[in-house]
Amino acid sequence: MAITSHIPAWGKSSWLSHFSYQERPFTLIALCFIVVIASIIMIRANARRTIKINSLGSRSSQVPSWVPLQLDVLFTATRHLMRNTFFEYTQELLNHPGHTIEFNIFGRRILMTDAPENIKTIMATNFSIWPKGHHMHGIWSNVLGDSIFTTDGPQWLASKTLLRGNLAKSRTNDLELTEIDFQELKKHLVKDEPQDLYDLTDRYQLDVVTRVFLGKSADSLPSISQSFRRAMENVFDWNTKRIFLGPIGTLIPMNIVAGKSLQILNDYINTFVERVKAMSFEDVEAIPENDRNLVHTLIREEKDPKAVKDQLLAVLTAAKDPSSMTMAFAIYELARNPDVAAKLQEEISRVCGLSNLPTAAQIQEMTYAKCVMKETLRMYHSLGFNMRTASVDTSLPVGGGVNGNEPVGVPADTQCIYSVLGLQRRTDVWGPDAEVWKPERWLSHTAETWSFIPFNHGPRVCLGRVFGQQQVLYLLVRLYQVFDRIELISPKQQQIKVELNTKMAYPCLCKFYLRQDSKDDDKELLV
Ligand code: HEM
Repeated sequence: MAITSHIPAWGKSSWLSHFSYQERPFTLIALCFIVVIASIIMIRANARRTIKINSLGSRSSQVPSWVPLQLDVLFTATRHLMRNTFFEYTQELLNHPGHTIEFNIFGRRILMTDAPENIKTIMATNFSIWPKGHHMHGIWSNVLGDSIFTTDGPQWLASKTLLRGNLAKSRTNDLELTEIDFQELKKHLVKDEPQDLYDLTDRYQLDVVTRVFLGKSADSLPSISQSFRRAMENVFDWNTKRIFLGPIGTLIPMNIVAGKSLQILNDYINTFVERVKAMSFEDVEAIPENDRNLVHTLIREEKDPKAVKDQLLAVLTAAKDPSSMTMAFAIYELARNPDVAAKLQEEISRVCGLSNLPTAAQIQEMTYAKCVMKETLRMYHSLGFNMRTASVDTSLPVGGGVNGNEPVGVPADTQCIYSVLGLQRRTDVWGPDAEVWKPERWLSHTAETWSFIPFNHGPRVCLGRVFGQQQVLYLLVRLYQVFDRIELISPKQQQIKVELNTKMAYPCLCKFYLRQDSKDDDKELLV
């Protein structure tokens, strides 16, 4: 009888069947030897790490796991990410004394916290030793190069200095330019069939920020093709997965999985860079200070076309998603809360009337509209989660030990994810109704500095916060000047999708009803 006939069916195809019977005992011994050595190395490394952690503080609570390398935790977390329940999953994990936990996926310790004391340490007190780090640079440099978003230290500071002048202030003609895109948006909203709010606010903001900062609108509202936006979404989606997979993530070849999208993004932005190159220094100097946009600034200050492209894309990334998602979530909540919408409309008609375009000063006067915006920024933080890596051995003030009130030991190179979304929904910070969208709370509430951080605090605070807030308020005012009712068709309950920015998990279908006494030109759009 042939020897192979004794081999069970599964054995024939197994890799072990490549070895002869005489070789197998040696192969098995060699394998066992390797496993034992690897285990000893891991145990020793773990013991050394524990000694180091204990010398710096304590361990925080560990995420329970029953499988080596915490593969079960990785599986569960990935499943939650795919089902858009990742935030709820982490919220439950963090809901214990100290509000800080640690994962050990693939033997790599990753901290997660939503404790304000820890977030303050990372973002402000010990800012210089908590950079974004090499890992984040490795993930994002394929699309954002060495721009403000991907760098730390002097390189980041140089970008901040370069961009601040253009982004940090609002200009006199910002609202005038925005109105052009609002008129385009209105053409979609007056249609009879339900419109996807999420899609439309995203296109609207892309058009506004390209018009204001780059000097030419992307015109995504009037156009059918959305290749630039789709490409951006695809690249961000892949990069989110890469961040999540830790060190293995950087092995995913972006030029294979998202090569076409990267090409589309680069080609699009390069059209602006070409405009940069076509202009001479003298041409730019001749432009009045108030009319200069970001492209003009970059022509003067930055000579490398690749660096110009990276900064432009970084600004688009920074500006579009947080503003458009805040708008979409605010309108979604207003549609679900007609009493709040009525109060907002009352304020709008009182402050600027229903048929005049609002001025920047009038917008600033609208206390209730600001409550609506703040409450949306609280419930739907634009990032959701943020991450930094300790560059030296250090500690975080709380979250360690059994009671969670001891400092957490943090050896150099440890990553810490902080859940800003979690922080802003903590019931012990915001009260038992923390999960309820309730603009009224802001009429009597002044948030603690480190409990409400929609724009970050500290040196890395958002550069476009003045512009971004004005944009959100302008849209709310214009919408309720034109429409008296917004009906949410589906879904009645939205979920949060975690990406580079938090997004709506599903299209948000709404119907917009024009005011009866709406201006004639609004009615004409119905024809
Ligand atoms: C409601 C709207 C906005 C929200 C909620 C928001 C929020 C944020 C947050 C949380 C960060 C910190 C990101 C991080 O730590 O990685 C940030 C950074 C930034 N934001 Fe905004 N943002 C908004 C609008 C804008 C706009 C309109 C612009 C540009 C015109 C802008 C430009 C930037 C820039 C350049 C940074 C990077 C700052 C740095 O790393 O030093 N943002 N923003």
